Amino acid sequence: MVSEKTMAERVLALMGRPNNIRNIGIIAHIHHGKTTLTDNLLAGAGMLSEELAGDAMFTWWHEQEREREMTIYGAAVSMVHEYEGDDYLINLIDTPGHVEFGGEVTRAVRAIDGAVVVVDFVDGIMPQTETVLKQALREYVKPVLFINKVDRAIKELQLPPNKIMERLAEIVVGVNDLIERYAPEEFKDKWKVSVQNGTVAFGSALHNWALSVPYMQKTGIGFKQIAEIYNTAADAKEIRRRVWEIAPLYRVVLDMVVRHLPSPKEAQKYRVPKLWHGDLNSKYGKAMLEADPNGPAVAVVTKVIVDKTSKQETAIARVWSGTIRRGMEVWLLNANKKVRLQQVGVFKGIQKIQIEEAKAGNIIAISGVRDLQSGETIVEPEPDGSKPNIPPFEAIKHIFDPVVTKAIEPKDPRDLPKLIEVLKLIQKEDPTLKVEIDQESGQILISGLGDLHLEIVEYRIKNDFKVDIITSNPIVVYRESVKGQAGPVEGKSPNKLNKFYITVEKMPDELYWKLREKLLKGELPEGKIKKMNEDIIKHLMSLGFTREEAQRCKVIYRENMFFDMTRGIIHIGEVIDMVMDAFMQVMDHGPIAWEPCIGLIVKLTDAQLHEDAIHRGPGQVIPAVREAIKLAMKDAGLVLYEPVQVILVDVPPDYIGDVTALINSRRGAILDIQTEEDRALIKAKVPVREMIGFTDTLRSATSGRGVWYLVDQVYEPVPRELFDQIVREIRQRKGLPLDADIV
Ligand SMILES: Nc1nc2c(ncn2[C@@H]2O[C@H](COP(=O)(O)OP(=O)(O)OP(=O)(O)O)[C@@H](O)[C@H]2O)c(=O)[nH]1
Repeated sequence: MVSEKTMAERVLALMGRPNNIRNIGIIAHIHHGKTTLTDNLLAGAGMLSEELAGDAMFTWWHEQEREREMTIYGAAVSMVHEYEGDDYLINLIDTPGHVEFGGEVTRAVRAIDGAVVVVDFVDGIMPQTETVLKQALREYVKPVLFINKVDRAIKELQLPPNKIMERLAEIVVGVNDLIERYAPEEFKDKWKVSVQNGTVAFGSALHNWALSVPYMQKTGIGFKQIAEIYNTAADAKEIRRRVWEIAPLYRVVLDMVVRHLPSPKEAQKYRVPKLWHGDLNSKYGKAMLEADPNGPAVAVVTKVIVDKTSKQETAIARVWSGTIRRGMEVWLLNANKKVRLQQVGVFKGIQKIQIEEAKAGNIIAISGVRDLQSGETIVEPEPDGSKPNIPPFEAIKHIFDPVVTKAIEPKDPRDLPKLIEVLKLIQKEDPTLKVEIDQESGQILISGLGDLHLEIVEYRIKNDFKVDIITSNPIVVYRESVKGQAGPVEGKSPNKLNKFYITVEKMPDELYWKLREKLLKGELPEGKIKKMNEDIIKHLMSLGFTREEAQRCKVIYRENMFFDMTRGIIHIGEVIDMVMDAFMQVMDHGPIAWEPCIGLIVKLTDAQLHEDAIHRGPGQVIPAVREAIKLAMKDAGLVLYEPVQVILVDVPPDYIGDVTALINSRRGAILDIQTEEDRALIKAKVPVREMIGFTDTLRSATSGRGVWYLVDQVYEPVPRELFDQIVREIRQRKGLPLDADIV
């Protein structure tokens, strides 16, 4: 009906109609067909030529993605879809399926309100289906389901229709189990998917068709006609042409998106209170709840893309309220600076078009601004130009910590500045990657979620940014903790004029998991608690602390807590900040081998301070407190934890024996084995130390037919017989004394 208008005009017109916008993502286990689906949706919505879809893989930006056949870097695309006589703007953020890139998924879900969960008909629900759906639900993203690759049921497996229906029903039940488990309480029922109400569609992204109950009812087209085409068509090309005429994928899937996924106006009402902890009655709170284009502008950056040739940075951001205009000055709340937005764009298909302004509810591309980080909150200044006094959006949390580190250096030392610049850029795109300079050795250390993650980073440095590098073997990151409790232990300052008394205890497991969850959700702050408030006290009390203890909590750092339990000590206020610094230093570098600590409760119970401030400076206080914490930890019984990955290995059943042997040889344990006709799913637990190179070994042990996925990551104590060896290795590497009890 509006075809005379150009696509760009249609996109621009829709940007001002938040009820007609859908910000969505496609989430799925690796290789379940997201990219193929995205291409076909784009093609259907007239953004790509139909011929290319499925082959061109337009969302594959990076060469190595093609090489590895995985989508690593999510891209943003937009399309226009007509539904019941009206236009809708669909902004789609592609998300990677491989869990080593889980950080990408987490960031992408922040920008979207709804998700199409893609499940492979044959594979069924796989580990990443669960991980990504969990992440989406945690951020209040509503799901609908698309069951893909149904063509295989018809052609390859030749299943009769009743078997196909049974299998579809099984997948729906499985997805609903996950929704029951992970959806927020108030949406557990409302968000269940159902074939009857049209929140489930199924089809073939490869052949470009889909069906849903509403579509079947509206058109009278059913599974019979589709099966008929498969049975009579000469080749895949003919199948595509004929199914396109009766049940084009984009129409069925995008109808489902428009009909069942929320507009920004609807979604922001319940998402803003969860993702932003400011005052909902302030002008910012009100404007965001309503996605009000006339309120103050607030936007959140969910991704930064760096062009490898021009090195220009483009930030993808979601506008939550107000109107972002080209050339406007804004505050970056985390970076704490004011910048001018040089260029603002939106997507038309995969192309960026420059625009003058974007209203609340839209996804935009900002270029020409340095220092924009993923997670940054952008706010319009107060009328007098000052920084608005509102909290930033909650930091974007990642479920897995980096556990593998490599030292990296340029082949040619003159490339060092270039390497540092490149690492900064890559880290901007991928904040799950950690880059540090080792204080002692001066080495550059990069840490990631596994050796595959780091391999991809190395590939980008060499091929995209053309810096030749040398890297060390991967090093595993351990954690230090204690078995029991100890103290008060005395720590004396070097001048012997100040004394601090410290107790240390292991955090009970239940408390640890609850604390971790609260940190992930952003309900408790990380770092020094600058201003204690009722909200923090309430959350601490729900962890089991008394009101008084809660009020005395000073720092929550790396999943450890510090409390000041002293009473009436004169001058304590002048040194407490240094005491907190000392606590954080030990949590960064524990006494066993300078690895980070977890799960500790550290309390300052008493102190004797010299009355003259000259004698109680940082040089006196910090070493005294550090020593007291380390000695107390030693008395409480030191424990070294190693990261352990729970993995799922997918192999033909003939290889169960080989894989079991492989896992046993790597200090692993088999947790579960499920066999189906032509595959076995082996769930196992393997220390990360033994996972290095696992992919290649698995491949050769299974003639290339085995793959594995990361399901979970936990820490477990290193076995007694390995403790000395591992501690020695780490200390040697770090140049620490080998024979000392503690370092
Ligand atoms: N038979 C069949 N194969 C499909 C279908 N959809 C996708 N595929 C194939 O499945 C493989 C993975 O498809 P992709 O679209 O790359 O999957 P993806 O989920 O984007 O994969 P990653 O980006 O690697 O996570 C490719 O070989 C596709 O050709 C389908 O409907 N039927």
